[in-house]
Amino acid sequence: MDCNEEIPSCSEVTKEKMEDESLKSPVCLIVLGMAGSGKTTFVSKLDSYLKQFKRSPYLVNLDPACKNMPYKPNIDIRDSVKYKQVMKRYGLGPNGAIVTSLNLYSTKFNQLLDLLGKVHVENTHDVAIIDTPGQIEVFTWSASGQILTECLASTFPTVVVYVMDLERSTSPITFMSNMLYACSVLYKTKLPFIVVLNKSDIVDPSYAIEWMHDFETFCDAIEKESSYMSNLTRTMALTLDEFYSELNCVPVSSITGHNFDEFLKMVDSSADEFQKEYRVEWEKIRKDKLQAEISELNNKLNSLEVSSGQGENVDLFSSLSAGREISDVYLAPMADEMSEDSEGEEVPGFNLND
Ligand SMILES: Nc1nc2c(ncn2[C@@H]2O[C@H](COP(=O)(O)OP(=O)(O)OP(=O)(O)O)[C@@H](O)[C@H]2O)c(=O)[nH]1
Repeated sequence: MDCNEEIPSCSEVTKEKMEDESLKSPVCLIVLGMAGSGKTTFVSKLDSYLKQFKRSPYLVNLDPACKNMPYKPNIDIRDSVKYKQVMKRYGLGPNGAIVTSLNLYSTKFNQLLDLLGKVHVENTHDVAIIDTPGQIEVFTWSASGQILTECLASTFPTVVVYVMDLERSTSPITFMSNMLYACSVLYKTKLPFIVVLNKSDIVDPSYAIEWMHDFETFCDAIEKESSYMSNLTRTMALTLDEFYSELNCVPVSSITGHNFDEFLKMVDSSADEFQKEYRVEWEKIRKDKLQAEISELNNKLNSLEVSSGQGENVDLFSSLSAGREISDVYLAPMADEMSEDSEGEEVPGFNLND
């Protein structure tokens, strides 16, 4: 990857084509969740479920460490970045290498957006599903995760799908921690949000639904916990009341496909909600950023004029279009530097399997 590569934003071609249209597709689903919650299985089942109805989702895998991929992604980060080689080359552990791989890949987000723009223009897929890395924080708290979320949401209707493992949340304290995480992601992303209570084929989801809607039942469950955490959990539960009241939540099984029809209804209403309540705000964010870029470019040009003839160096890449400081984002060395040996080697371009 070239460090001077195009900064991540939707290309002018895509923007122009879509400028005057009421942008309704593809609806982008960003699938997040704790490690092992069932994100990949969920994406795979959703893919086969939609295909039954002759709907073919556009699939994007952003998990560089995924070993067994049960679906065929249209775009796969693993075709561009080899995370094990990133580990070796930069002396990183598995999690550090996953973060770095995603950051390296962020220079390709503009291409990803262009491909989604093509999907929109040619009307080939009405849904795009983005599967994220196993460790949730790699996406939710990284610069590259934020850049991609912003790029998607300022261009397409975008919904966050938070996959929660019912089997591992039966303790009220674990349940509360998971819900607090979901809540923090909701406030951070500022997007329509669906909580998928996964693995309902092995655990009855009614406990989770009851805990969300009946504070007393949740308190009774905490009473049974001897942990000192129970007091804190009770206080937290009160503060989450508002979060629960607005929350779209659906129990599903990613093995059997149970309740996927309900999930898809929620996706439709969330996409409508995006158009009515979020779109204006995200368009404003996009325009403000564009404006900021133009002003910065003007400043650079002015300083170039002032310093012309003096041979002064001017840094033309001090900021990113998505409003991030360049220091926030790790940029790969030049391609030929990377290919000196095979470590950290990248393959240019996307693999389009459709
Ligand atoms: N019974 C049951 N098992 C499930 C369900 N969804 C996922 N699993 C199992 O849960 C395990 C983890 O599923 P994955 O899809 O790999 O989870 P993930 O969140 O993508 O995992 P990482 O990306 O590695 O964090 C696998 O053994 C799946 O077969 C479900 O709805 N029911």
